[in-house]
Amino acid sequence: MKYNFDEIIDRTGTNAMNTDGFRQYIFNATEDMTFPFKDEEFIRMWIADMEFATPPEILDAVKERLDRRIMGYSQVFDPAYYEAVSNWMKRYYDWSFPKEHLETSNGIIPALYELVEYICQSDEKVLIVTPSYGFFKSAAEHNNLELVCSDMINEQGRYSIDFEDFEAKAKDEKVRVCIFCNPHNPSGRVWTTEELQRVGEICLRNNVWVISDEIHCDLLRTGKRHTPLAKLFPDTDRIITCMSPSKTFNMAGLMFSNVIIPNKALRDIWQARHYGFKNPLSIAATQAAYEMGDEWLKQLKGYLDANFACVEQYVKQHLPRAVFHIPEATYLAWIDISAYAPEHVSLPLFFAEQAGVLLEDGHMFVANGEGCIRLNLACPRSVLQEGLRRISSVLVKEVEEVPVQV
Ligand SMILES: Cc1ncc(COP(=O)(O)O)c(C/N=C2\CONC2=O)c1O
Repeated sequence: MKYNFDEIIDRTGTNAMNTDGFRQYIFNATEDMTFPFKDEEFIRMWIADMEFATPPEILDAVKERLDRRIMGYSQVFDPAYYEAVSNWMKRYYDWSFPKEHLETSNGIIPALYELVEYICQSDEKVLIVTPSYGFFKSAAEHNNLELVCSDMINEQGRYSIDFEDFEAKAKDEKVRVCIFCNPHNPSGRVWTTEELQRVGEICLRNNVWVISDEIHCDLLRTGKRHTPLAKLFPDTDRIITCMSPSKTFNMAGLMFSNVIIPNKALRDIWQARHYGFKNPLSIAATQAAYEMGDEWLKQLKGYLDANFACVEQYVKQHLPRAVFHIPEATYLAWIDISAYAPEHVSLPLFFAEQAGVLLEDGHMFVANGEGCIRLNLACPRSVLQEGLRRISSVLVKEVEEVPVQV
């Protein structure tokens, strides 16, 4: 079956954050905030969900569950669920874990909030590398814990961990947990096994638990390989792995993720305190994603590869002083436009008001992101090309309509 990623789908009236939540999320404003563009005129490149239809195989599984006609209290009881997850991990990452380690959550963000609470004492600290997905900071704040940031090294747009700084901060006896993004949002880094080995060794040596947030692990550029952090440390039970098909298959609204907790004491706390009931439609969708999502994912990856090639060519042609490298993972383009960006303005507000483009910038990624914007490329190519044209039209003069041939 050939999937149509060029299709433009109307999301208005669906309670989508993407279309209706941007005023509050990006601008901390109310619904009466006005722009020179109608809402439907915006090119939306901000929040990380996709403009592509959720795979039909997943939607069919949801419809099949609906046809059972009773939506009562539910949890994962069917062993076929673990089989689906376990087979996916084996096939894609050559990794396996015991069934009893698998818990589920109504999303990874809630899991981060809970795990940090269950792991840390009230005077302990949370370690992250920056720039960072903003909710890693929220997980510390939600639990009134101090956040410790280790700025990554940025060498002309190529990010790496400053291991000397990271280790110095991990040595702080009050640092108790590291929330580690593997692959990394927003840089798109796929960490090498050597980098992962160093992160794990430094944390475990300093009695720091690791929550490895691997939500982006399926969204790799063709040819790249993901390594679950826990796979490299089979003898420890201090690495928790968070994964979900929600990012991979555009089903974040179904709020369902997998949390692999090898430590028995922590799992007991989770089982005692975590709200265990789950949405039966989300269970059905997640199982179907892992059982039948392969072909859609393969075609999605090819389409995203082409979108990234389009951005690379466009930036070289129209924004030659910007710094952009095609990321190894995610569908997010992290672009340093400091050579062009107006100073002392909010870039998201600038692009919303001047270009009619909704995007996120470095200030939304905790720290160490100055001058950078992040573009969601999980959209039809025609939409991407219009977004690029609008962005460059407000940064440089004389931008002609250039449908980029990919
Ligand atoms: C690293 C990471 N962890 C967790 C989540 C959310 O997990 P959920 O609670 O949905 O299961 C996201 C979504 N990232 C987004 C969502 O919008 N913009 C982003 O960068 C993420 O990038």
